[in-house]
Amino acid sequence: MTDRPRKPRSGGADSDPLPEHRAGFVTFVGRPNVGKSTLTNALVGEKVAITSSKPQTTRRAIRGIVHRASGQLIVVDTPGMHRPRTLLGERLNAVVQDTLGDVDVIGFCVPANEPIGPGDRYINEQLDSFPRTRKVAIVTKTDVAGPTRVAEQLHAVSQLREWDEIIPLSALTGDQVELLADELIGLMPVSPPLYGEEAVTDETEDDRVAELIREAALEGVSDELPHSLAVTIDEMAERAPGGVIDIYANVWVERDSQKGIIIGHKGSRLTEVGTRARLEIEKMLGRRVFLKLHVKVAKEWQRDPKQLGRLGF
Ligand SMILES: Nc1nc2c(ncn2[C@@H]2O[C@H](COP(=O)(O)OP(=O)(O)OP(=O)(O)O)[C@@H](O)[C@H]2O)c(=O)[nH]1
Repeated sequence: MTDRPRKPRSGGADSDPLPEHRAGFVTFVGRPNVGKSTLTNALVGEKVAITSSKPQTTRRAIRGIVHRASGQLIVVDTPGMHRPRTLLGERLNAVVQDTLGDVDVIGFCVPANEPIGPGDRYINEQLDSFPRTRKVAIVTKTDVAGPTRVAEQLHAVSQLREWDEIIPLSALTGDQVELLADELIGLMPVSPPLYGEEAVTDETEDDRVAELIREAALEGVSDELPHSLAVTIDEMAERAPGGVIDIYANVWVERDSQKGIIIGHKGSRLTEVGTRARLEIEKMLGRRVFLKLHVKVAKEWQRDPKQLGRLGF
């Protein structure tokens, strides 16, 4: 965090010749769907943020923790910045503002394959409110743009402001992701590690399981439904020591008609969602899982403070 006391850089003849360990917080901002969650996962080396081809599906500040010999990065994943239309939208924007005020480095993401537009400019302008925070521009998805296009985008991005670094990369192929990790660590304050070596996130296991279920449920649904989806975990317990883990979860929607969409013909869609989610959860937990999903309706929950609280926002 910016106000954390920083140790001075060591210097002088008898100083430690090893490079100093650095640690701090970074967040990626950018329009919905530019690849922020995918980048977080690529840096962490494990799925800590759900990704989806549906825009604006990241809802909470998830911390992914990146460990390297030279330092540690705590990646705070934020919802996309956008003009709020619902109470949920307002809360999400407040999360973004709080997060940006509190990190050492902001990574501004634009995809290589789309021209810089008003949405990008709006977000870039918001960054003026954080003059002391280091700012890195990241040109994402270089795997789907040719070298000329990437070069043009690098130039366009360089016109937006003075960046501490500008890095093109592909989170999908991993190209230049390590370079970004190195550069980000270099911009962090000198600090001992802030999290233990094993930690990849500080989200609870329940939250991660709920997010994996939400990700599975988002796959293949139509445009208005994504924002209406929330997942809560009722119970998660092992059947016997070291045995199958039973998970009972609720998938919340806002309307009866959406309930039908999620469940599908004779439950076919819900079965698919359950299978997809279960496989991801098993991967994460390293254990066999029995997953039971219930679809429930919480009318207009995005606009209702009480419901939002219940669903964890
Ligand atoms: N080709 C390609 N696709 C990518 C890359 N990174 C992300 N994507 C795809 O772009 C889509 C959006 O990725 P996300 O990581 O969910 O984007 P996001 O910016 O976190 O999106 P929000 O949660 O909506 O803010 C997904 O379909 C990803 O698979 C990349 O490097 N190359």
